[in-house]
Amino acid sequence: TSLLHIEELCASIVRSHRETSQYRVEELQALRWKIFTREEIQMYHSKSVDEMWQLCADRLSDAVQYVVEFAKRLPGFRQIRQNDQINLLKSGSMEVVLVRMSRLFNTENSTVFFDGKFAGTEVFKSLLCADLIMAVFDFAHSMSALRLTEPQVAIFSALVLINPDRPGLEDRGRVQRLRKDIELALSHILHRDNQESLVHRLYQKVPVLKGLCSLHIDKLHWFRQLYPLTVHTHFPPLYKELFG
Ligand SMILES: CCS(=O)(=O)c1ccc(CC(=O)Nc2nc(-c3ccccc3)c(C(=O)c3ccccc3CC(C)C)s2)cc1
Repeated sequence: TSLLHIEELCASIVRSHRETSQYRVEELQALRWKIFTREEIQMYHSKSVDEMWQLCADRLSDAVQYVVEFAKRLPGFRQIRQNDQINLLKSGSMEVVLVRMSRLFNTENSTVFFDGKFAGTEVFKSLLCADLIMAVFDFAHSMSALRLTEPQVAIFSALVLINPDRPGLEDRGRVQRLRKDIELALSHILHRDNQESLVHRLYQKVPVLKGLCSLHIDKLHWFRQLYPLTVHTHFPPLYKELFG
């Protein structure tokens, strides 16, 4: 793999991210201080557990759809076996959503962008999974502290998705080769940005992401035991397919 190939790979990953990012950071900067009023928070608190879960599942599956589109535009992803593509998305799409959401986290008032405004943890009280919510907020805080540029977010997202260690991969070798190129792309841009120190701090986030995703799955299974019909009838198919 020549330097030119790596530079082209960088450019195409960054373009795929920009084309599928759902919201751009600069777009949301203007909304940073649009936080929910007491009445609006009251409205979320008056929602039942299953109504709030349904709202979040809808929003989350919107976000996941953009990540699926990002994956499809990643050079080399389409050349991976269909089953392996599904496998990588099943295990990695939530991780990329979490990395992306952290870009829109407002560290000054600890709010995430949700349902049109910026929400603190209290907005999510009706979900009855405070530990998951706290963990997501803590992750968003720690990611924001790295102050990643969009190209760095793009290539880190590709790295998170193209993970040859996922269980059940049929053609692991092909995923490994693509992963190697993406690792070169990440060190290339961090070198260019004179931020080589970021490499190990980014790799340290990978197990944290893994933990967050299993916590999300555990909570979903808890919720599905309480409200099987809601999940079966009202949850988006993509959400069920990827996390169910
Ligand atoms: C991702 C692309 S983006 O352009 O950055 C973008 C695009 C769109 C948005 C708006 C948005 O959908 N925000 C959501 N926020 C949260 C959330 C919720 C609790 C704490 C922290 C953030 C959503 C969730 O449903 C969620 C996310 C992570 C783990 C767990 C959950 C809830 C469980 C019950 C499904 S959806 C935000 C950002």
